[in-house]
Amino acid sequence: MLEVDLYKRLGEFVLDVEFYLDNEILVLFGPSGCGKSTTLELIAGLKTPDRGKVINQGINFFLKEDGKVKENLPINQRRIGYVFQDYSLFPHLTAFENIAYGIHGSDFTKKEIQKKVDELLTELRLKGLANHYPDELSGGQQQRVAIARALIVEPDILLLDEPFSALDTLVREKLRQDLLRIHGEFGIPVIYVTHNLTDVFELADQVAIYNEGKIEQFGAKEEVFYRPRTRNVARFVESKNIFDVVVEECKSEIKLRNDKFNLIAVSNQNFNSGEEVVVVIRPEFIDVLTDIDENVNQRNFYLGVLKKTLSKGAITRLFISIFSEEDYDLIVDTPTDFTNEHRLGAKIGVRLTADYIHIIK
Ligand SMILES: Nc1ncnc2c1ncn2[C@@H]1O[C@H](COP(=O)(O)OP(=O)(O)OP(=O)(O)O)[C@@H](O)[C@H]1O
Repeated sequence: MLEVDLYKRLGEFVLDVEFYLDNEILVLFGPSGCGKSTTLELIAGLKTPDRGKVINQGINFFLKEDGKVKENLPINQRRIGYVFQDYSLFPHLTAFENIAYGIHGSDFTKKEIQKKVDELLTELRLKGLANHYPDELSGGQQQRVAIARALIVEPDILLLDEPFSALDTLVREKLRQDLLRIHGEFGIPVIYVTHNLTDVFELADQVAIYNEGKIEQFGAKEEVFYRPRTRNVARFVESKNIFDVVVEECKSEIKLRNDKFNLIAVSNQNFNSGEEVVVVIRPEFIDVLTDIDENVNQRNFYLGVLKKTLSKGAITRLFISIFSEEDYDLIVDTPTDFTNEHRLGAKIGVRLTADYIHIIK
């Protein structure tokens, strides 16, 4: 287990975070400048915490107690693999030499090094590119070389700082699969910094939502996506439909209202009548009804007007106005259907499922 408890002041900025991680992939996600990269640098030993601890599998990397530094292992003794956004390959070395550089000066024989590099070249789909220089490789290939170089030391932890952000969507997709496979084989804690929500969806076992130097929510990805604890977290994970409401009644069902609409939700939390809460409804959990019977008074059913659409490939995002004339107030993701395209200005029915209405106290 990796135990991390860090406090670091950098000018005006203060990082104060604590978490534990098993051999899982933790994704650090949050706005720019909130301390994600600094967290990696402190774990790796590139920066020194003002206080706290970094302990991996019982080995103290850093420990400061009672104002005294009791341990501060140098970077090269922490057995950490570190991958950066800009690949950081040596331009004058081939792919083979870049990968082998990780164990440069070690006791391995030439034959052992050859074997290790060959295995990693295969693992990272780089066979045949061993003698290429970085400027003869694509971005995705360069990043795979960088990952191989990080792995050749057989690290106990792998840290990746926005590793795929310079790459296009398809290459990114494949590299995510590579990373998941590598993680399955190495079985070590992986910490991955990103601004990309798809990375979180596809890679994370655990997610830490960062905000202004603190972790606003830490948990399994389904917790963070479907049960955000704060309005900020809901916003960061693009819940999109976030409304202030008042609890009218809380029995087996919860009746909620504001000055524009009523809603019925279910929750295992208890609320008081009159309590002000926030409801969050993800766009993919709203049903669009094409067969509209305006007279039917179904629960959580609303009739609106389609204001705008946005194609996201197999998904189309609909912007629907229900409560205000001019602007949209509900965002719904629906499967793209070319045979039945939504017309702007058309009437559109939506239904919110009580189970998918999340309430934040
Ligand atoms: N040496 C320094 N002196 C003063 N402030 C610093 C220093 N290094 C970093 N900071 C500040 O610390 C904060 C956190 O930076 P960090 O790079 O960790 O954020 P981040 O979440 O990784 O951002 P991004 O997603 O943009 O990379 C920023 O506000 C940054 O300006």
